[in-house]
Amino acid sequence: MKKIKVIFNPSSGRQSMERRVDRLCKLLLDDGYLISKFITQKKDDAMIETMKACKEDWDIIVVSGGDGTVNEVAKGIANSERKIPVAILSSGTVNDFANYMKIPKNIMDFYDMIKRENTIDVDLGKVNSEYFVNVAAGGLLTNVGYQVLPETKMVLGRMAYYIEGLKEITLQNFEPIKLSVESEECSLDEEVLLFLISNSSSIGGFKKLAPKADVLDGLLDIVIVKKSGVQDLANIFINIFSGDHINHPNVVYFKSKSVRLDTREKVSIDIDGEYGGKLPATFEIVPKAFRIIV
Ligand SMILES: Nc1ncnc2c1ncn2[C@@H]1O[C@H](COP(=O)(O)OP(=O)(O)OP(=O)(O)O)[C@@H](O)[C@H]1O
Repeated sequence: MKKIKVIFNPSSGRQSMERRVDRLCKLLLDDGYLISKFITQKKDDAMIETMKACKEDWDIIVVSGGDGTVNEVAKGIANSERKIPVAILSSGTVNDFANYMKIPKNIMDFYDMIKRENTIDVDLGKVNSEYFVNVAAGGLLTNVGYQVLPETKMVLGRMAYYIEGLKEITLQNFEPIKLSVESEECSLDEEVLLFLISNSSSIGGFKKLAPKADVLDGLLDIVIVKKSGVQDLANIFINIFSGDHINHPNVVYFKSKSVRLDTREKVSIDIDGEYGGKLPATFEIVPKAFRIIV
């Protein structure tokens, strides 16, 4: 009999999610799986429960939450010796990672996916002791994730992010950061507006922000937007939807296994949409660290 630990964040995304989780649990129970449902209450609960499940004899983790909850589960797996495969039932506002991986949202399709037990090992990004499934970022636009009010998220869903993003562009007076970038492939000292160190290509609901990113390539994709005027910035922003922004002269784009970012200024890092400490920091790829069911 297979044992599945279901980790559910009730605060992620839309509230009808618990019914969907319970429907999935019933399907799996009827099929002879042993199920235990764990409901998170606060930050780090999902990570701690994941580490416990890795120590015990659970066969699969199903995580229902947004990117922040998936991040905690990935971090729990990365900090454990035994790597349990994880199935991601997305229920957040944006769900970049689950969308990028094309994981089914429909409960019957999701149940079929679990039964097939087809797994792949994807890379994780690492910065200091933190891990990221999608992206670590800083500068303009990166406050968006944790600044959207929960009420706004509930009503507007994904649109809330775009609206906040545009608000940020108009509110900020584009204060650039004096940043030093050190890696094997690229070194520069520049005034920059935004940096993204990405594992997957989908960030903040923008599917092609790091258009060549691949969670299987053992590399991080680095996107840096240099200091720009409003005109250039508008041009870059419009082209984000097609991925053509990387060809703009004010955008630096490269791949690397590791990159060091240094600055004298106080710059926060956003990790998968949550606050993740400050620069300076070294960002690295951890190849094939996260086994997911697809
Ligand atoms: N019961 C709870 N009530 C409130 N917050 C919680 C609870 N359980 C966990 N959390 C917090 O929720 C965070 C993760 O939220 P998550 O990102 O999964 O949802 P979301 O913000 O709706 O999704 P997305 O990031 O895709 O928009 C965790 O880091 C933790 O701090």
